[in-house]
Amino acid sequence: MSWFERRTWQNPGWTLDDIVAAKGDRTVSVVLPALDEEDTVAEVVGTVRPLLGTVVDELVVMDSGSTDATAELAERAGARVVHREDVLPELPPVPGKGEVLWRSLAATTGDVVVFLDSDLVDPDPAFVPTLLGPLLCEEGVHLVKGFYRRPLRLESSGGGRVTELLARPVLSALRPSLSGLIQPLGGEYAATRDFLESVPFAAGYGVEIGLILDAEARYGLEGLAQVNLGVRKHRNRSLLQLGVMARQILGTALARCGIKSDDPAQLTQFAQVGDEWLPEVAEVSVSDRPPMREVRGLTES
Ligand SMILES: O=c1ccn([C@@H]2O[C@H](COP(=O)(O)OP(=O)(O)O[C@H]3O[C@H](CO)[C@@H](O)[C@H](O)[C@H]3O)[C@@H](O)[C@H]2O)c(=O)[nH]1
Ligand SMILES: O=C(O)[C@H](O)COP(=O)(O)O
Repeated sequence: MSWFERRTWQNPGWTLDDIVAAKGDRTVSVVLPALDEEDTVAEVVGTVRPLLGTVVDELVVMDSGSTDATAELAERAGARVVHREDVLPELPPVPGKGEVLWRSLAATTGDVVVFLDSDLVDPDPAFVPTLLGPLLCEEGVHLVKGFYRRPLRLESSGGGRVTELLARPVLSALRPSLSGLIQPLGGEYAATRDFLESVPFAAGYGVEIGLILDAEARYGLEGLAQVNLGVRKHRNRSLLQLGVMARQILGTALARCGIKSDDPAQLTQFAQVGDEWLPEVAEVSVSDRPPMREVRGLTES
């Protein structure tokens, strides 16, 4: 039987009672990274809040420097809001999603951490318990990725452009053993704190590809699993925004596979101004944060 057959749950059937029973005395933190997500964050929080006290022990929105009403709405919906400078104040924050996921390890205590993006549209309350299924009910699993159908704007599928055009081809070239992952970049995943605190975090959008490469390096493929979450809709970004994201992801993937590239990288994109196409150079950081375990050692000594 292949890894895909052993570690993919196509029709997960765990009930909430199964999850609570399997959880035993372990604790679960749910973390939502958020940068200016006032349109969606409250609804995502609202899908997790009813699980507090049973499946979930703490629910945190990690604010990534929002200037809109994200923090206020998240708090009103029932989350604890942590601003990125509230934790590890001796280390000034750098921009990026990976930065707030990394800081969330210092802001939470769960033995297991579940990450959910906060730009989800019509989020499904089953996401968190389903992600926990393989982690709590199976031996040896440290990282569980969700997979799903991905609508693109008004189409019922076709989403996941960076996933299909960059991430999965890059894995197939550099780490083909990970080709069975359906959504390597998905923002909905669960992991053990043991694993998360033992590896570096890319500070930007490279965080997901970095984590799956590091999980395989640490535990072998058997440490990873994936589970069907149904459908996932989110705010679709422009191609130019995705270009910057893709460069960041590529930088992290290359670094984890021992191939050096510039940091910061310079990405030239082109914009049409009147009749002309003009270059715009974006500086793309591909830096990492060190394993949280090392940081704790330094800050606590
Ligand atoms: O500096 C940032 C950027 C993003 N986010 C949050 O991170 C989540 C995902 O960001 P988004 O810009 O919406 O990324 P996507 O276009 O959804 O990109 C996909 O691919 C990324 C790279 O792997 C993953 O990080 C995402 O989870 C995944 O959905 C959202 O809740 C954002 O608010 C931050 O907290 N800080
Ligand atoms: O995961 C991805 O590939 C990116 O977030 C882009 O997703 P989209 O094509 O659904 O906007």
